[in-house]
Amino acid sequence: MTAPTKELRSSRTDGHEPAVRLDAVSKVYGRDLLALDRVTLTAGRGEFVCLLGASGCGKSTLLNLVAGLDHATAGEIDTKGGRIAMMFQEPALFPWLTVSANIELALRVTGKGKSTTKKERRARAAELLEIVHLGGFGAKRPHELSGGMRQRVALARALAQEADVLLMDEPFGALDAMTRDLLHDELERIWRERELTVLFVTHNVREAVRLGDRVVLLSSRPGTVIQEFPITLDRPRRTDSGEVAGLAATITDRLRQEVLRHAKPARRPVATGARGDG
Ligand SMILES: Nc1ncnc2c1ncn2[C@@H]1O[C@H](COP(=O)(O)OP(=O)(O)OP(=O)(O)O)[C@@H](O)[C@H]1O
Repeated sequence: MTAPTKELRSSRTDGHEPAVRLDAVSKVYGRDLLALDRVTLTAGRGEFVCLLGASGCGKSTLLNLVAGLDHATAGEIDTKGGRIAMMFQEPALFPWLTVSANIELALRVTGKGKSTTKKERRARAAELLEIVHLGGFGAKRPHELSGGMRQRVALARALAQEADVLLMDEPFGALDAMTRDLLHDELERIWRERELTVLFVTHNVREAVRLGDRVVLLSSRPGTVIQEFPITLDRPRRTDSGEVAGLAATITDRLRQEVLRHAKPARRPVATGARGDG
């Protein structure tokens, strides 16, 4: 098991040039709701970083800022000019379009796809569907697919954007444990093959240990980095392995302390073993 570090700042530089760098980033909503407080965090190119924290600690806010969907109140965010794609818990596909057309649309508006023909985009969409193990499903409509299949389409659509950085906001939170396991394997394969930098938000501690090179723990509001856990377990990992469970228990304890430190109970319990960790 890897011992947690005492680092309050989260950065990894060991041979990786940074792909995403947040320097003392704060976010205030409205007049005085401090959602993030001087968050400093670096993700190396090709690194898989998982963000964990109690509900409302600002994880989604952080991803939104990195994606450029919102502006930081203070501090600096540098994504090194890399292309960024985002994936959410809901796949958010256009229901009236086929699976293929959903991906073709992403191809049409991003990257090299802008200058391609419809035929080329269709062929590329088919390739992307193969990558997420949905070859042959291009003509289906989203409602004809299972939740896990729809998330695969969302992943293919994110890949269509030729992203260097993939921001994932609880992408598998709504899926059953078995489907989630399969998607972990697929995401890990794609992450490696494409050398993606991933920032992955989850409430599920085991999922974070299963996937991450590093787990970054955020405090309850205002969100700030309180501890990071480098995960050096060999890959591929299994969510139900003793090593993953052991490290997840250590992180869960730390997370519990943080939640208890706050007077108000978290709105949503941290997954420790039942739904989320299976
Ligand atoms: N657009 C907004 N306007 C005002 N307040 C907001 C906005 N977005 C988020 N907040 C507040 O900022 C804080 C952080 O929210 P955020 O959604 O980033 O947390 P989170 O860690 O992702 O939560 P969860 O784990 O429940 O998804 C919360 O108190 C939330 O109510």
